[in-house]
Amino acid sequence: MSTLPAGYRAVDVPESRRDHLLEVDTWAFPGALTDDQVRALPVPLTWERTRGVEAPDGELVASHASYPFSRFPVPGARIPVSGLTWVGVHPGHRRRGLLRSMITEHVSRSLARGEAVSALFAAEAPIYGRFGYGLAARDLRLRIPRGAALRDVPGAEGVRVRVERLDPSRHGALLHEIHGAVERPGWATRETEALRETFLADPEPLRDGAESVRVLLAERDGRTVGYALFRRRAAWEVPGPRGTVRVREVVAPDPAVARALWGVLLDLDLTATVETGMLAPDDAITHLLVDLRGAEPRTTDNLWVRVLDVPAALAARRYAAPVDVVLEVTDALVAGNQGRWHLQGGPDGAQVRRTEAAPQLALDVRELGAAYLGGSSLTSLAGAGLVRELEPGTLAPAATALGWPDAPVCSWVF
Ligand SMILES: CC(=O)SCCNC(=O)CCNC(=O)[C@H](O)C(C)(C)COP(=O)(O)OP(=O)(O)OC[C@H]1O[C@@H](n2cnc3c(N)ncnc32)[C@H](O)[C@@H]1OP(=O)(O)O
Repeated sequence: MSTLPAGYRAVDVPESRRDHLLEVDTWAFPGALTDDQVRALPVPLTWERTRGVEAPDGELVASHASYPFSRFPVPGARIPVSGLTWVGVHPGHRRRGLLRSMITEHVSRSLARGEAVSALFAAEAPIYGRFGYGLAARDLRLRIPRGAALRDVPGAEGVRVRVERLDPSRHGALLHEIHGAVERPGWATRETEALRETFLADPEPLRDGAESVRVLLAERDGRTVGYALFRRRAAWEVPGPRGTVRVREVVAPDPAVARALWGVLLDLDLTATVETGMLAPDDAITHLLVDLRGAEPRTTDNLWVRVLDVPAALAARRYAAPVDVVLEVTDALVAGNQGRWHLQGGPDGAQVRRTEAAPQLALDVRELGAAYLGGSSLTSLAGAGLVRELEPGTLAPAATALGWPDAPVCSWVF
């Protein structure tokens, strides 16, 4: 059931075709690196899940792959999620339906593996909504002036912070363990060895004038309990040094550790600004800062989520409050998701079954994806006309149940 134009062919991309894949990728994502530099970069793909499209002359002209997130955090649970990635079409073959065909294939292959949900980072925000991906998580970026005042947190003085050069062989396992212990919807961990290696690789051509990655290790009672990854970029201006601290990731299990790590990041010599990585919109730093506005907060899209199997996905997560609602779902791509679903559940679990009962809320599978991690409320989607309340009084309780106390976010781009 290929929807490819005549003569094009969907193929596996094994590791032996790595160079062909990199050729497609560098056509799709232009960059300043030389071919040799590109070839020297680590590739984090799981090759069995890497696919491509060949043009009639046999040249690889498009690619897509997925990461096997086997323990992807969703509200109250961890489930298998297919992380769509490395989507690219050679500019000479674009707008002929190659992406559409690759998405169709991604959906069917993910479903065949028992993955009820797919998630991705979008290179351009308008691409994926048409395929049923909803904006499920946002992230916050800050530009914090050096020395910005932070509120005191009892116990922060008991946290010792060491600063070291990042050494994957020494720090990797520890950082992975701390990162993986975070319970927040969307907080994907770098589950495969290839993902872990690539994340910590720090290739020189990608440093953009900054130093190599440094790590802050937060220790309490002799144990490392949190960390921050960052690099500094020096700038000398007439009034004096104006360096930037680029923060990649801050992982703190409690407020004292967060206060200790940010306290160090905000007071590095010769710097003037601290630029954060992708923070959860409700990250502790938003309350630790006395002057949040002074940190120029900006939010943008983070994860996009596609519910591939409506009953399986809805039954797999937990709900913030009891829920008992009949949803009328439309899905232009996966016929099996269409129709009425009775969702009953709460904080301990849920069940979902087909029903003929009168629908109470109507929505597209895209909006279900947007709400799935608890980050976009059904009421806000209804405010844009994307969820319709067919039976008055049913929207607010369902929105409360599908919400979640912690805003979803993924701290790294996959
Ligand atoms: C998860 C990730 O990996 S994100 C990375 C995505 N990759 C990139 O952005 C790299 C650069 N871009 C590309 O490689 C390609 O242009 C792609 C992959 C975005 C699109 O590939 P194409 O084969 O041209 O898409 P295709 O022809 O199947 O188009 C399908 C639909 O999406 C639309 N579309 C495609 N790209 C875009 C875009 N960038 N913005 C808005 N709409 C788009 C098309 O207009 C078409 O719409 P229609 O169904 O209404 O006719």
